[in-house]
Amino acid sequence: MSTVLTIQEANKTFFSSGKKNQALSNVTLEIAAGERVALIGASGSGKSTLIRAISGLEILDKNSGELCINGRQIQSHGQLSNKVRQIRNEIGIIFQQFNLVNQLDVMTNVLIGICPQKNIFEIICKKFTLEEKARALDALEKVGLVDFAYQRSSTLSGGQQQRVAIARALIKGAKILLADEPVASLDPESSRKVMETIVNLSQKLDLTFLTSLHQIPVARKYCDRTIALNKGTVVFDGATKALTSDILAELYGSNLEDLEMDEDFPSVKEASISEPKLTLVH
Ligand SMILES: Nc1ncnc2c1ncn2[C@@H]1O[C@H](COP(=O)(O)OP(=O)(O)OP(=O)(O)O)[C@@H](O)[C@H]1O
Repeated sequence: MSTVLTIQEANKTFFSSGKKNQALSNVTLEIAAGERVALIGASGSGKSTLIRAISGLEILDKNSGELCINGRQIQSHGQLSNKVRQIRNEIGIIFQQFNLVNQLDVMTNVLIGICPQKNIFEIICKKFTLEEKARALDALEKVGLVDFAYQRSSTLSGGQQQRVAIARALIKGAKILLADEPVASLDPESSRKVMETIVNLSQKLDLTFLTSLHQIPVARKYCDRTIALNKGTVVFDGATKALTSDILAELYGSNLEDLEMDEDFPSVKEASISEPKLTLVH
């Protein structure tokens, strides 16, 4: 399998109110094409910072190494590449709050995905070519929402809106989908549909998926690999099925109970954990 994402010694320090906060510490990892990877860890462990760094939205410290997508540098030693905009086209990002424009229809929201090539006037006036519209419909077909193309996005359910956000990532030809807690605000049934859509896309299109998650059962069900962060350091990187209650208890302490979901997903306690093969990284 070819490597699509390489991160070498990512460090990120924030300074606020005179205090130093090491959000990422020597994070080194590689992700191959088509992998589905969950990024877990307690609140404040650095998950969003890592996702933002990969998308070039957060500049790492100078003592960091390279961060590359398909062999092309997004940033290196605390400096963004001057090709960052181009490389960003290979990445789609979705967030907990779907970031759609409610007043626009679904199709136009998808077309916003190719907006770097358009000016704001062209978007508002919906000046898109037939070829671009066909691409939008194709992306909507892939997420099972082609019948909703001309409906206002605000009329869609949360799960459907998240799938529109995925279609917006697909239209620009993204081969990597980054997600920051994509199902955190969804009910179990909508979460299931969103995650099944992603699994389907990763299998059909070899789409690589890296997502921060608070729900461990979702990671167990849909992600083959899990990376766990504790205070900015990778403390586990391996097969999701190798995650044990001990590791989770170390990560989440007494908050572990809060990560349980309803019966649609196996709970941490109920999940069968057989012969764990640990890859503990210190
Ligand atoms: N812009 C910022 N300025 C100052 N500190 C920040 C900034 N962004 C993040 N941090 C700090 O960096 C650390 C990691 O934050 P991050 O948001 O990456 O954690 P997280 O694991 O995504 O948390 P959550 O699960 O709550 O979203 C936290 O201590 C946070 O307060």
